[in-house]
Amino acid sequence: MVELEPRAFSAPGKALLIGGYLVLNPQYKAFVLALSARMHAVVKASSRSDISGVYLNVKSSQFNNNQWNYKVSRDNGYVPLEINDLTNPFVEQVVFNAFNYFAPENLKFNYIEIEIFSDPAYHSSEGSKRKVNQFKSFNFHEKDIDEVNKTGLGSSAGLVTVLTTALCYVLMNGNSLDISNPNHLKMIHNLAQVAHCQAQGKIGSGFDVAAATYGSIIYQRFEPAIIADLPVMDIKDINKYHVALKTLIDNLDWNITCEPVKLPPRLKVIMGDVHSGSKTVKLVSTVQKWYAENLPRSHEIYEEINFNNTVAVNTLIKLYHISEERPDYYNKMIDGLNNDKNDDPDIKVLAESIEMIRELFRTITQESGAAIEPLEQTELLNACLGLRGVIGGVVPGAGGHDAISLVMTEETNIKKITAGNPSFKNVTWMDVTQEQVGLKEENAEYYKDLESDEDR
Ligand SMILES: Nc1ncnc2c1ncn2[C@@H]1O[C@H](COP(=O)(O)OP(=O)(O)O)[C@@H](O)[C@H]1O
Ligand SMILES: C[C@@](O)(CCOP(=O)(O)OP(=O)(O)O)CC(=O)O
Repeated sequence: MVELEPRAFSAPGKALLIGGYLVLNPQYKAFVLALSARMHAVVKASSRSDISGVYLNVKSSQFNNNQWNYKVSRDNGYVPLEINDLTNPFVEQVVFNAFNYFAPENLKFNYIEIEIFSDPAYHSSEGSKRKVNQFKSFNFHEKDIDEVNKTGLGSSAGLVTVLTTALCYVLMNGNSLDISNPNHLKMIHNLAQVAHCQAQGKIGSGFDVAAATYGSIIYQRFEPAIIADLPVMDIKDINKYHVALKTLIDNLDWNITCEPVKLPPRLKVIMGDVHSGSKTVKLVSTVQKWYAENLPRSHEIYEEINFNNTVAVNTLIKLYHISEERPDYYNKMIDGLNNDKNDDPDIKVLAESIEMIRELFRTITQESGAAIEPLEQTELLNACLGLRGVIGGVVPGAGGHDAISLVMTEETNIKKITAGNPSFKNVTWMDVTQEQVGLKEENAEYYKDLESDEDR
């Protein structure tokens, strides 16, 4: 039995700080922050002569020992067959697309095992037990993955990205996958976007998969048609899907923007969970209906939002440059913020542009009935703006009752300054902050021997 060397990969969660809704249109740019919460996949594979075809086990022991066992064969168009009839659309679409992309005739490593891990911040910790080792720390739940409450950081995009990476490694028959190679990263990104759209049954903007792959970025989407135009799998002619997918992944210019960005130094983003959540699909369809029925005014509102989005993003970039070119001035400015002096002109421009974006989304909220910034969130965000060191805040992404994002100075201790204050009684400050890096290689050894917190 030949064994493939185990490898591990992780990909971050996201917050769409600036550009919600508009990012669905390829003409508008968005600012996406990758977060420190990550999804992980540890993969091993071996060649086994005692089984026919390919066998794949995907294990998520954190969630009531959930696991999915697939048989995959060329004769079946690489449509994965789960032997216990269990479903996980995200896993299935990754398997389907990765296998169809490589279309292996005879796979050397035909027994594949992938273990998934989710960092604690993706899910409510209620009723979970922490297991740790020297390197990692994960929550273990007694419920299945679909029964545990999510916090909305983008677990499926991270999952699809790390699973795609793990399978590319195996399907490339060994050591040649290198995630620091831009072509390999592009292959992973494109495959993951296709799988994620197919699993969701809709073509969103893809900012979440882009951030899972490339980290914090300025993002402009692909034209949805490029994925919608893929043929359906025809078992009688499986080569048709393979050829179309290969062309889409390798040869087509997706025309996307994924430009790495950083928050200016000494600033951080903190997420505040309000223990609720919103249905993105419903919000998006309500806003699209409002947009279509209110032209040309709705377009003018979008253009105004875009103007303020651009000001906010350019000011963040400008602040980064100031920090490099005039560090003393910059440090004084941040010190000023920590001492409640918000009089720097660039900070003012940043804060005002975020306020304008919120105001325009409140107009859409009122007119469309889609609760992008509902009253409770307006009150919470306004209370946050009164805190020393906080520059601005939004309900990221599609808005609603999802966790809020605040931009503040590194020194601001949000937990401490809001403790006991009734305005903040419904919010839990999450232990996540922004990160630059997207897809990352991890040490496969670091996931072993996780033990209950109490036993250590
Ligand atoms: N740790 C995990 N193991 C297996 N599947 C997972 C895991 N985390 C997420 N998923 C899959 O992703 C789905 C959640 O995706 P989604 O509803 O898009 O939420 P999110 O906003 O967090 O991405 C789950 O129903 C499950 O299919
Ligand atoms: C409206 C949107 O622009 C942003 C939605 O952002 P969220 O971060 O709310 O996304 P989910 O994790 O899928 O709920 C739609 C899109 O870009 O696809």
